[in-house]
Amino acid sequence: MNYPVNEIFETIQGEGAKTGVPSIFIRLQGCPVGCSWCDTKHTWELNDNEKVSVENIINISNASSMWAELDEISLLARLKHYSAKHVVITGGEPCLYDLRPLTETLNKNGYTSQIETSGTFEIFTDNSTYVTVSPKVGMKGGFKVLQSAINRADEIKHPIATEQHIEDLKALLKLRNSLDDVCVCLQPISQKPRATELAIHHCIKNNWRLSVQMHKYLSID
Ligand SMILES: C[S@@+](CC[C@H](N)C(=O)[O-])C[C@H]1O[C@@H](n2cnc3c(N)ncnc32)[C@H](O)[C@@H]1O
Ligand SMILES: Nc1nc2[nH]cc(C(=O)O)c2c(=O)[nH]1
Ligand code: SF4
Ligand SMILES: [Mg+2]
Repeated sequence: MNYPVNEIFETIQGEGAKTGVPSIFIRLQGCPVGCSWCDTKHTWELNDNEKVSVENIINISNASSMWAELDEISLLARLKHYSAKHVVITGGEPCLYDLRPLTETLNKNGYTSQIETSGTFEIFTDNSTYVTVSPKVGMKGGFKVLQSAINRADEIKHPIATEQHIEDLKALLKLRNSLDDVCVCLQPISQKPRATELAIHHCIKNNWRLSVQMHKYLSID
């Protein structure tokens, strides 16, 4: 299966319950969801005239909408240049694509896999993949969060800036059969104190986890 890859880089997972885990990120190109506060808008458009060779998307320092086409075997070969054994597949919206060939290949070759998804597209991945759903409610693209995504999630990491986001999350959690086997996190959509204070307040009140995008505070990728 060929995937449009925006970048491959190694860093520390900065979000969710796996914050602090050394990880290789595979960022896929393309997303129609349209979150106004998205911090990777350069991954939204998948344009044929921006297709480049793989050397141009490895460890790049700037945000670019260029992408290279790699299948799961080529991606596996690229990972050998790194030390981390945890692979985070993100985007853009990675669940635009069938991630089973990639995640099955990774898991057969000694890597653990994680997906970062908005929950607005069906999730096709290996059963062992750790799935982080960051629900996108009421965005410009008009996509709905799928119940199947909420039920497949190992982690539900909700972006927060207003009280409405808490109500949105509580409504989505009602779709889930059980809350005993999912980690619920709140992630402020800016580093402004107000959004973070609101997140802290509701994490304490609801016994949810705080996810602050540690990498932005450390100025790392
Ligand atoms: C760039 S998205 C890509 C994966 C997928 N499209 C999604 O939204 O989950 C990766 C993560 O970054 C989060 N994110 C994007 N922009 C953000 C921002 N400005 N503040 C906080 N989190 C943000 C998303 O909620 C998601 O958890
Ligand atoms: N360090 C680091 N951690 C991350 N966790 C999720 C990310 C993403 O953009 O999907 C991300 C990212 O871009 N950098
Ligand atoms: S779904 Fe993810 S990649 Fe797409 S716009 Fe929203 S935050 Fe950005
Ligand atoms: Mg990011």
